[in-house]
Amino acid sequence: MYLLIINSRSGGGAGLRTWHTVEAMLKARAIPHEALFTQSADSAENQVLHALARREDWRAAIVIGGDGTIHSVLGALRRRGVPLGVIPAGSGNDTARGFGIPLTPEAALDNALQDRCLEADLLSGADGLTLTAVASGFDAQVAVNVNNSRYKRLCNAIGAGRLAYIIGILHTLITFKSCRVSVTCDGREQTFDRAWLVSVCNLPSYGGGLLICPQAESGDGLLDVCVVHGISRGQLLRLFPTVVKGKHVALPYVTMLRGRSVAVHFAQPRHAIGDGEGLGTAPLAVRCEPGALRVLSPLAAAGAQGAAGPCHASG
Ligand SMILES: Nc1ncnc2c1ncn2[C@@H]1O[C@H](COP(=O)(O)OP(=O)(O)OP(=O)(O)O)[C@@H](O)[C@H]1O
Repeated sequence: MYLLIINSRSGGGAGLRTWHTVEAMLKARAIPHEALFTQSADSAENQVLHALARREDWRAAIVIGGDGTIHSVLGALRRRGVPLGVIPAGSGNDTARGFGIPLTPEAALDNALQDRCLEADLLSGADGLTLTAVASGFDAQVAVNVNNSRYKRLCNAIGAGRLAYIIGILHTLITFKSCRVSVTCDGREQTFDRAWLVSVCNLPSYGGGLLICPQAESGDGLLDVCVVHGISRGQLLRLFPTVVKGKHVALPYVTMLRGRSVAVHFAQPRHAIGDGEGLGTAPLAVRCEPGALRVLSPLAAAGAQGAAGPCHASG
């Protein structure tokens, strides 16, 4: 039995449209399934726990939504030990990207119905679990500004969701100030002046494919950290195009770290986001939980990262 978890609103309504496509395919192929429409990020975990408790024979929970929807159900899936399948229907879809999951519903469903799992690490902190990355500073502020803006609604209405983020970057660039940050990685503290952002990554990208930590691997038991510091606004603006291909890591004002636990303390309160969802402005302390979540991924067949194999002993 498969549990389909659907956020109708993800991707500006793509969640519902994708569900209609997937439902027709499941019926045509006589795949046993139950559909669960989650109402909000806050209530999703309990809804999913409740649904999973009703039977024992779940083969997987398949999320139709974006990174935020996946984020909202991580605790429930880890607690019940149910593998995660993803049918991407968000605007960023960096979880799908990081696990090599196809972006079309047909191919993503095919992947979710295969019995091929990767054991992925999770980031664990005071605000719960995160799968892709916890970002703090400038890019978290961009996300907060865009989500609270009028231009996001306007851009979504004309089908130009990415334009909202370009406006958001420019808007944040004018108002955001860099400050000193202390980053403690596996107990070793380093301080950076004029720090713009600190990202702690489990997967290589966020923000719709920006390769902020290109070396990150979901199953290596380690977190990759990117610190951008000691530059002017103009230099920061020029850095963005290099992040598209992950070339920023070689620049002198970018420091990359790697470890099992990471604490980040900005001298002034700075926003943080996990899987694109707001985590507030408190200092961060996250650690890696190795292999805490099984993910249905084509990379498992390729043997690319982490421990891989069938999800169920019986196949
Ligand atoms: N399980 C859930 N059910 C309903 N609403 C949710 C759930 N989880 C999160 N949300 C809300 O729906 C919004 C959109 O969901 P989601 O983040 O999945 O899609 P997106 O923002 O379009 O894509 P992405 O995160 O991939 O960029 C979230 O920002 C959050 O406010």
